[in-house]
Amino acid sequence: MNTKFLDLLAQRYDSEEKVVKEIINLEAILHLPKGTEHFVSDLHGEYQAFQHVLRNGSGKVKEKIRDLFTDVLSEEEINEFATLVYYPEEKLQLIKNNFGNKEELLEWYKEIIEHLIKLVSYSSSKYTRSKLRKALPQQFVYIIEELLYKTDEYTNKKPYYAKIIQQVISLNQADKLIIGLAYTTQRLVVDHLHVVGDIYDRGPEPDKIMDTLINYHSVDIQWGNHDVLWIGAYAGSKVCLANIIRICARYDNLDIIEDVYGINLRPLLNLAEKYYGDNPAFRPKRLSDKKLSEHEQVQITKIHQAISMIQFKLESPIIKRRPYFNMSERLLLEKIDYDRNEITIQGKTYPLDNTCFATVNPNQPDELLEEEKQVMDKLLFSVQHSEKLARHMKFLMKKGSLYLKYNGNLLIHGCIPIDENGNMEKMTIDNKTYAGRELLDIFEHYLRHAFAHPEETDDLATDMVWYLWTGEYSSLFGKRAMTTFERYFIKDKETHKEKKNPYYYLRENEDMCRKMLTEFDLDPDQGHIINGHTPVKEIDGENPIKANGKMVVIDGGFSKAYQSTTGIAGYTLLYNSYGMQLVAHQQFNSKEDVLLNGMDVLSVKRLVDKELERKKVLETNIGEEILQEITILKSLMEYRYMK
Ligand SMILES: O=P(O)(O)OC[C@H]1O[C@](O)(COP(=O)(O)O)[C@@H](O)[C@@H]1O
Ligand SMILES: [Mn+2]
Repeated sequence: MNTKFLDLLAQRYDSEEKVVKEIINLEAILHLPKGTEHFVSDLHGEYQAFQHVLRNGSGKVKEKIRDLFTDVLSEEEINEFATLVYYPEEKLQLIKNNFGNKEELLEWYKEIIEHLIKLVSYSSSKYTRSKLRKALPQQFVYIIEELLYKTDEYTNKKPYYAKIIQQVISLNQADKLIIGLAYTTQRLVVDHLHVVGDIYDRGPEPDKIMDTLINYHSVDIQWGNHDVLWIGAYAGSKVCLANIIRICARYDNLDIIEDVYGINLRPLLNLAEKYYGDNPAFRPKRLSDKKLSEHEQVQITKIHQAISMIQFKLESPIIKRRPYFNMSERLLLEKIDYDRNEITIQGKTYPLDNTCFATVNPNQPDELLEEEKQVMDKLLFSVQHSEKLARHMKFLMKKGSLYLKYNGNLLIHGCIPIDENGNMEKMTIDNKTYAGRELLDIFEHYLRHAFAHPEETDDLATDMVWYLWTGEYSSLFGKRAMTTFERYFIKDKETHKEKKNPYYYLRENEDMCRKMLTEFDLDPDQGHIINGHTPVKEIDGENPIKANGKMVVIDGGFSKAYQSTTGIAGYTLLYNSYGMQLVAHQQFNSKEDVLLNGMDVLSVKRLVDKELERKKVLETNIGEEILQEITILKSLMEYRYMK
């Protein structure tokens, strides 16, 4: 081993004892049970519902409370205790309001603090003391450790422990301690979070989800198609930018653009007011109870049309300069007969409804008006100078990837593009042909390049980000073509269908899943593929566990827009040392419902896979890293201290 490196390391471990201590510590950690992984996906801006799943650890918090207190607490008390752990600040207030006198409150404080200490102790039983210490509220570390590690053997210390709690209460610190212990519990029940894509679009608060993730103790992200659309916009793709604004207009979420990210929509509004009127096809979808005046609705409708038409125009030059995107069928503006208001797609002619072509020159339909160009330039400038957006996009890049191999599993939002025979689809980009894992790697390479060069707006890398949103071999889109235009302007629903990649039926087959795991150098006997992206239609009897357990689809179904088609509010997945469990969630109404009525979302667990023997840290990604560290430390030991 490089002696320079070992010399540097010796600065940190400057005595034999330190090296020995660390080796023993690491060796011991390897034999602890593996931590719990929590998988969520398709959050789609639904911050409140996401918060709930995060705070209750997909049912893990209540499970632990039940394990400990079934004999001493009633069902109602268990629910109340659980709610306190999920939303400590708010629940504390509600509980405190119910006490008639101070004595009752003091009694309650004593009891609840003891319960919480027990819960923290139980939830941390598979971690080292040092890891637990890091999860404790800093100002109470000393006190909590005293209470956690108390030994009652000789009962000498009983009054001492009672005094600690009494003092905490009399010094008015009880609320803070309770809140701290509640968050510690939340943190302990889940060791690591995977977000399998689609944080953005449709729902109202993706920014708050991003802030939550930024502050979360351990997380990775597999980008979804909607996430790369936002990354693309920030990286300089005007067509991605037009798309994110269009989707925000469609779902009545323009305040995300304007108020949250501080992007000025005034120039776009002026253009919209000039060229567009009311139009039923572009009225915003209303999913929330937010009140909108008729005037506001019409204004959004106009913006929606203005940005959609800009989007359609911007697609055209990319399709033309990248023939290998194979998207010439999507040059729809050129297939319109503007006199007859008709379009011919694949030999069939359809009438067009609700058209809004005031800015289209039939002789050159993809040409942007000067005003449209200026609007897009201003919007892009604004997007690239939004401090908050920059922070969120950088985090997406830092923690994100197109796919992830983690503890033997393959995590990927959409699909691995394959043909009907189960062969990896080939795509030629810039005269080189890629398939399977290599194709995904080159996609990611381009995306990172585009992000590193936001000043480039029309280069291959930037165009590639848009391809990831909508191209037929995109591993995130997974469909033949996106029929946005047809859904706005053509009645015939046949034209709205988006044909899925064969992956979506071949993934039911175990051999196919094994083949894909092998393509990614994973052990097909051990591994699973974990997907988001496609809502599982429980209503129609679809099973999220496929291919004999090799494939698990966890589209979280957080998106309100899709809940009527799925019949539930979606799935999350837990993977602990005993195996994998899929958790089905029912619809989340509101935090208030949980707080006031203890209406926790009912979660039903299903076993995906059971470990024959409890899995240890040794068998995980982290275990591998620790083993490497131990090897290095042993070299240091030999080099420095064993002579
Ligand atoms: O429901 P909307 O807003 O019309 O969006 C539909 C579009 O969203 C997509 O389903 C992609 O979004 P998802 O990743 O959430 O599925 C496209 O395939 C489709 O064209
Ligand atoms: Mn998706």
